[in-house]
Amino acid sequence: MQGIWTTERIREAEGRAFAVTPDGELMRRASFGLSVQIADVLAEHTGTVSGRRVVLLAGSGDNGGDALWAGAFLRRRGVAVTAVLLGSRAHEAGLAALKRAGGRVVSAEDGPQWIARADVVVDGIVGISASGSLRPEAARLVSLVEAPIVAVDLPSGVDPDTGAVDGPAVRATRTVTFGALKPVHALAPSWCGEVVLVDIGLELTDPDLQRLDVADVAAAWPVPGPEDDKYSQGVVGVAAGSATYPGAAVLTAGAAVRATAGMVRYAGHAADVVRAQWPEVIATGTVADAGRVQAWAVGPGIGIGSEGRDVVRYVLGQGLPVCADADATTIIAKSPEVLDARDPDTPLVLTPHAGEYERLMGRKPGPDRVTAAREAAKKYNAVVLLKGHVTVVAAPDGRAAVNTPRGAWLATPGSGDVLSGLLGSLLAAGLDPWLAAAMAAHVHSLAGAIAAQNAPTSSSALVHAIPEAIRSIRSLLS
Ligand SMILES: NC(=O)C1=CN([C@@H]2O[C@H](COP(=O)(O)OP(=O)(O)OC[C@H]3O[C@@H](n4cnc5c(N)ncnc54)[C@H](OP(=O)(O)O)[C@@H]3O)[C@@H](O)[C@H]2O)[C@@H](O)CC1
Ligand SMILES: Nc1ncnc2c1ncn2[C@@H]1O[C@H](COP(=O)(O)OP(=O)(O)O)[C@@H](O)[C@H]1O
Ligand SMILES: [K+]
Repeated sequence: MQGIWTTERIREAEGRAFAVTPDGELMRRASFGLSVQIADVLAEHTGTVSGRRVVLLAGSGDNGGDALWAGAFLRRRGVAVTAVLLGSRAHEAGLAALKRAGGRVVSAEDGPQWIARADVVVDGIVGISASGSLRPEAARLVSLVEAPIVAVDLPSGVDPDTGAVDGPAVRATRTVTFGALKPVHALAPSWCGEVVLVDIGLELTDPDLQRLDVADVAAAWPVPGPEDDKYSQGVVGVAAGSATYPGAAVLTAGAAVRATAGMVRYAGHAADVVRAQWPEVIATGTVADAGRVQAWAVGPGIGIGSEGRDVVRYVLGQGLPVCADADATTIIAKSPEVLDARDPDTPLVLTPHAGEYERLMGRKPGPDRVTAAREAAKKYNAVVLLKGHVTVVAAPDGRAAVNTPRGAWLATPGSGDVLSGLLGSLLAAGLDPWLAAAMAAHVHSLAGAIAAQNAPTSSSALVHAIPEAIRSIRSLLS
C-alpha cells in the first residue's frame, strides 16, 4: 500500500524532522532532489542539460525557496537559470544562493520574455500552504508557458488536500514532491503529470489515505488451490439487466465470469441473452430461484420500479455480502426502507457515480471527494466506492483508498456494470469489502487501459481484457 498524508500531518512530521536536523538541511535535500529531476526533464525534452534555459517561477514561501536552491544546483551543471519573482517577497537564502551561483533574477513584469525562451519552467509558486487557485499575476505568467513544467511539491492552484481546481492552475509534466505523497498527487493526476517522490527523511505512519500497489492486488487476488472446486471459490449471484436493458446483464455477468474461476449465477429477465453469451453461467428468471450464492452484485439495468425494489430487498435480506450498483443505489436512495432487510453486520458496497451520490446523500459530492465518500460510508454503514476519473473507496471505519486512473477510456457506457461484476466476484471470494472494492477499481482501470491501448474501446472489450489485467498483475509474483 502506498500511504498518502494530508498537509496537516506532513507539517507535523516536518516539525519533528526540523527539530533533529541542522537548519536548512530538509530544504537542501528537497531542492537537490528537485534539481536532479529538472535536469532529467531537460534531458528528456532537449537531449542535453548544459547550456539549456530554465525559468523558475518563485513564490514567496519555502516552495519558492526550493525552486531557487534547485536553480543554484542547476547552475553547477551549466544551465542558464532565470528566476521570476512573484508575490511580496522571496526566500532569502534561496535567492542569495541562486545569485551566488550566477543565476539571473527578474521581476514578474519582465517574466514573459524569459518564459518564451525557456526549455523547462519550474513551478515554485506555492506548495502545501496554498489556498485557492493561482492569483492573477501568476496565472498570467503560467498561461504563457509552452515548455514542459516541473512542479515543486504540487502544481500550484490545485488544492493540496482535495485535488480540486476552481480557477487557473498549473498543469505539470512532472511533479517532484518531498517526504511523502499528499492527497493532490492521487486525486489530481492530470494536473500533476508524473509524480516523483524525493525522500527527505520524514517519518510518517498511519496514512490518511491509501493507494493499492500492484503487489497488494497480486497478493490478495483469489486463486483456486488444489482442493478447490467450482463452489468453494465463492459463487457470485448477478441480479442485473431487464428485457429493456439485457446488455447490463451480459456485461455484469461477463465481468464475473472473467474475474473468477468459480461459479456465476444470474437471475433476471435477460437469462436467455446471458446464457447465449456466457454458457458457463447458471441463469434463472428470479433471484428466489437462483440457488445458493456467497455474494450478490445487484442493480445494473434492473429499473427503479417496484420489481427492482423487490429484487434489492430480497438480496439485502439474504445475510450475504452485496454490491449494490446503478439502479440499486437509486432504489436505496428513494426507498431507504429496503435496507431494513439487511443484517447490519453483512458487508454492503455502494458504487455511486456523482449523480447517484446526490440521490443517496441529497447533495453533490463537491470538491472534497474523499470526505464525501467517507460521509456516505458512515451514513449507510457501507463501503462506498465513489466513481469518477479518480475513484475513491471509503469504509464506515474511516479507511479510504484512491484509485488513480490510467487514462479516461473507461468513460464509456456499461463500464460501471463491468465494475460491479468484478466486485461481486471478489465479495463472493470472501475478501474484506473495502479491499475488494479498491482491488476491483484497480483491475477495472488496468483492464480499461489494456482494452483501449490508446484508442476508443467498449465495455465488451473491457470484460475480455480482465484476465489479461489479472495476468499482468499476477506476473509480479512469479
Ligand atoms: N517545511 C519543510 O520541512 C519543508 C518544506 N518544503 C517546501 O516548503 C513548502 C511549503 O512552504 P511554505 O509553508 O512556506 O508555504 P508555500 O506553500 O510556499 O506558500 C507560501 C505563500 O504563498 C502565498 N500563497 C498562498 N496561496 C497562494 C496562491 N493561490 N497563489 C499565489 N500565492 C499564494 C502565501 O503568501 P502571501 O503571498 O499570502 O504572503 C503563502 O504564505 C512545501 O510545499 C515544500 O515545497 C521543502 O523545502 C521540504 C522541507
Ligand atoms: N473520465 C473518466 N476517467 C476514468 N474513469 C472513468 C471516467 N469516467 C467514468 N469512469 C469510470 O467508468 C465507470 C463508469 O461507471 P458508470 O457511471 O456506472 O457508467 P455505466 O452506468 O455506463 O456503466 C466507473 O468505474 C468510473 O470510475
Ligand atoms: K508548486
